[in-house]
Amino acid sequence: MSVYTLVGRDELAAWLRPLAVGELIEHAGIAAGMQNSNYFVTTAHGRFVLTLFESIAPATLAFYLRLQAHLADAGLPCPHPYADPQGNYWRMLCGKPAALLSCLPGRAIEEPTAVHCRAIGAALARLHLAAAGLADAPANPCGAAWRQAVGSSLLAALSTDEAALLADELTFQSAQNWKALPQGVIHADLFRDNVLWDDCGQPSGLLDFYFAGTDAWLFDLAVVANDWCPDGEKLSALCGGYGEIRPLTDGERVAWPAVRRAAALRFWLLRLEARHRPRAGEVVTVKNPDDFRHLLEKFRLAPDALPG
Ligand SMILES: Nc1ncnc2c1ncn2[C@@H]1O[C@H](COP(=O)(O)OP(=O)(O)O)[C@@H](O)[C@H]1O
Ligand SMILES: N[C@@H](CCOP(=O)(O)O)C(=O)O
Repeated sequence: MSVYTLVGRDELAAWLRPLAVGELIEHAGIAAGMQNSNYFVTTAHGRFVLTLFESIAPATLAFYLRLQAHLADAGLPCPHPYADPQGNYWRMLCGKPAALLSCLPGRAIEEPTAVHCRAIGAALARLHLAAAGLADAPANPCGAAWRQAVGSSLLAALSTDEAALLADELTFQSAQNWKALPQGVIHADLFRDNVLWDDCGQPSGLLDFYFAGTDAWLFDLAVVANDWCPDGEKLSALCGGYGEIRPLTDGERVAWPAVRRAAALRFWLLRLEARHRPRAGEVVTVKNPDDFRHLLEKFRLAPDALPG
C-alpha cells in the first residue's frame, strides 16, 4: 500500500462539495499502488476513487485527466474524472493536486491465461488508436532521456556486477533510434495490477495513466509483454490480439528485441530508484528490482523475436 498523504474527513467533505457527488460517508486508503496516494471514497451517491498526486506537475496532470476522460468517452474502460462547475478536473487537497474518478468494477488477475493476454493486447491497441490525435500530449516522462539520466545517477549505488550490466545496457540503448517506429500516446505502465477484469473475461478497468506520454507504441507492447507473458504462448496471444486491431510493421519486428530490453531496463531503474531513494510515506510499497534485472539479462543473452 502507498499512502503518502493522509486526508482527514472534514477536509475531504469540504473538497468534495463542488463536485456534487453526495455527502461523504467514508474513505479508506487503497492497498496497492506505488506512486500516488489513493482512497476509495463512498458518498450518498456511490463509490469513487480519490487520487492525490505526489509529484506530477499541474500541466502534465491536466493532460493525464484529459486523456482518461477522452478514452472513457471513446468507450474504453478507463476511469472518468469528475469536474467542478468551472470544468476543473483537479483541485488542491491537503497541499497536493487531487482528482476524483469513477470507481470501475472488476478485479485484477495475477495469473492471466493466453485468453486474457489476447484481450489485453486488443485493448492496448484500441487505447493507442483512440488516444492518437489528442492535442498537446507530452513526451513519455520516462523515455530514453530519463533512462540514461536515472541509470547514470544510480551506477554508484550498485554492486560492481550490477553497475557493469547497467553501464553496458545504457551504452547499447543510447545507440538505438526509434524515430521510424509508429508513435503516439502510450500508457507506459499497463501491468497486471493496473487492469481490472469482469466475470466474462473482458477488461473492465484500464487504470493508472500517470506515466503516459508520447513514445513508440511498440515500447508499450513490450512493457505489457514483460509483465504479462512469461511464455511464448501468452506472448503470441498478446501480439495476436494487438495485431488484429493495429497490425505491427516490419520495422517494429526488427526493433522488438532492443525495445523489449528498454522496457525491462525502464522498470529495473524505477524499482532501483525506489529502493535506493525511498520517499517518506504513511505506507509505501517497494517492488523487487531483481525481477527486471533478471529479465534484462535473459533478453541480452537470448533476444526473442516478435511472434506472428
Ligand atoms: N478508478 C478505479 N476504479 C477501481 N479501482 C481503482 C481505480 N483507481 C485505482 N484503483 C485501485 O487502486 C490501486 C492503485 O491505483 P494506481 O493508480 O495503480 O496507484 P498508483 O498511481 O499509486 O500506482 C489499483 O491497483 C486499483 O486496485
Ligand atoms: N508497475 C511498476 C511500477 C509502477 O507502480 P504502479 O503501482 O504505479 O503501477 C512496477 O511494477 O514496477
